[in-house]
Amino acid sequence: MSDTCSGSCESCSSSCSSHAPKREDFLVPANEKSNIKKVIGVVSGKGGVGKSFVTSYLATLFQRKGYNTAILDADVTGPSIPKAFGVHGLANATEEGIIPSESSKGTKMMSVNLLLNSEETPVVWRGPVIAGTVKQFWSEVMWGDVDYMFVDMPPGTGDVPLTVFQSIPLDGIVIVTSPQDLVSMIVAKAVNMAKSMDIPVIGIIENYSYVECGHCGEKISVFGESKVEETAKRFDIPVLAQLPLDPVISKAIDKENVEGLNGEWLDGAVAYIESVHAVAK
Ligand SMILES: Nc1ncnc2c1ncn2[C@@H]1O[C@H](COP(=O)(O)OP(=O)(O)OP(=O)(O)O)[C@@H](O)[C@H]1O
Repeated sequence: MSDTCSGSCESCSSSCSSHAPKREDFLVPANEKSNIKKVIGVVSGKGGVGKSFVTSYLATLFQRKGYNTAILDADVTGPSIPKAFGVHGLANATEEGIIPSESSKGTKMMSVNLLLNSEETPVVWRGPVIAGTVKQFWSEVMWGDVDYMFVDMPPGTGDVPLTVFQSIPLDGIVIVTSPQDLVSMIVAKAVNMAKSMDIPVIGIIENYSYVECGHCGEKISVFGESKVEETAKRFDIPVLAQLPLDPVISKAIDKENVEGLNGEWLDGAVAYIESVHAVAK
């Protein structure tokens, strides 16, 4: 604040800290028919690391524990959430808003694939239109009572994920990575983006960490030795899980049946998220 501050920001041109935009300035109001207790973003530095699988399975595991769960599929150009749950067809709407679709076990979801006449239509929209769509998923979808909402974020740390970070009141983010040399840089970008918006990083989940030999049980690091522990230490965040590359997972997703999986891969991550972001059921 300058010495000559009158307290009236509207008529002032100085760029003092009290004048800087705050996170709340960008947040989009939720739909009146939404009561969402916790919002967890699932982010990745690049595509194809299993972010959508982790999002779907986290929601499934929380649902199994008796929570009301939902997924906002913000990965508008690569939407894969409804298919993982075998959910197809157009979402319904009333004059008051859009009704989220629901999986067979009750996880609510909204995705661009539920609004297009054909799931094979490519989304070739530009950044601001994509970001606008995600904001509408928040403000125009009548989510009802949700304990945990997971947001499958657009991959990377560019313009669109940034807008999503700014528009939706995320309580925390989970970073999904794969084992490779670039992991430290990728995690650094995601951590710094979250930090710049005061969003806590809950932890890192490493996918494709190893393949387990079906005969002797040996764990083979197909993508090289993991550096996730030292990266996590560098940023003072926990490693929530290290998942194997397992055909059971890809088969379940191909069969559109993530809810039929029974692996314990993310049990520790679920318990941790439950403890740091507790909600009453
Ligand atoms: N641990 C795993 N073992 C076997 N297959 C996996 C595993 N994790 C993900 N997959 C498969 O890999 C493919 C890519 O995963 P997914 O769509 O979750 O990645 P993504 O990071 O969300 O990609 P994008 O950014 O392109 O949306 C999917 O077919 C999924 O079923």
